[in-house]
Amino acid sequence: MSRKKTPRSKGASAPAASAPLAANGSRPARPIGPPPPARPSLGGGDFYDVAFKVMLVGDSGVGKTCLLVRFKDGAFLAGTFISTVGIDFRNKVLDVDGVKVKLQIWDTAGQERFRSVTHAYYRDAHALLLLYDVTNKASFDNIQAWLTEIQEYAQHNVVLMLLGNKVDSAQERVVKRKDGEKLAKEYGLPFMETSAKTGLNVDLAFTAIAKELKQRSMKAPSEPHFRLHDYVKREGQGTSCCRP
Ligand SMILES: Nc1nc2c(ncn2[C@@H]2O[C@H](COP(=O)(O)OP(=O)(O)OP(=O)(O)O)[C@@H](O)[C@H]2O)c(=O)[nH]1
Ligand SMILES: [Mg+2]
Repeated sequence: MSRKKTPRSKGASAPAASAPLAANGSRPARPIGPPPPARPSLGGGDFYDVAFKVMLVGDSGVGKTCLLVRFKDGAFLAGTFISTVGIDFRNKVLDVDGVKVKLQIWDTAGQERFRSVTHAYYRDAHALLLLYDVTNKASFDNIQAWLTEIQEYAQHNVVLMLLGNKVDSAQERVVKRKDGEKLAKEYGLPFMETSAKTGLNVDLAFTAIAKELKQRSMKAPSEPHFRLHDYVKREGQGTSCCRP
């Protein structure tokens, strides 16, 4: 896999959407105004207008791989927990207001021993989904350490969202929704509770990220401003029926 190291951006906009290289090796200019006709990806066979890299991070066992499988395939990986080794990725193309947005989603290993591998990928990420497990207090307590890591290795304007996963496990829940909300507020992050098992808010989390990235890269002047925080608050399904 070839990867291009980019210097930390100083502007307020998102990192530029990655686009296929031209025959002469140069990268086409970032699209402004209406999107060009959809084009095929390199090797993926899927058609898209803009492409972004999204990374899933968080402690081992919080459900990163399951969240990705739920989003990509609509299935749940029940049974034996197979911890991710290193890093893996899956592509999915979403239609966002008529624009084909390709998300290349990197599923990282949460285990400490793979940390140096995943550090190398942060710099290229346009968005990060940071997960904890609502049935595992340590995974919640570690969020601050993850945020420190993100601050160190990711682009300063990376789109970041906090997700409290496994809300279907109401009996085992040890992190209250309001504690997740409080932490998110403290750091100014959009926040949702999810379940890879039932699919609660999974599509929404990725769609929200895709909408934000699309807007940052190709917003037409006439288009209304998309607000990620508001969208997540408005569209997110609460779990008030099941929380302690
Ligand atoms: N009840 C419930 N279990 C889940 C959910 N998501 C994941 N799990 C379970 O939690 C375990 C860990 O899930 P993974 O997705 O493999 O965890 P991970 O974050 O990818 O872990 P690493 O690859 O080690 O970083 C598995 O046994 C899953 O079946 C969920 O939403 N609800
Ligand atoms: Mg995994």
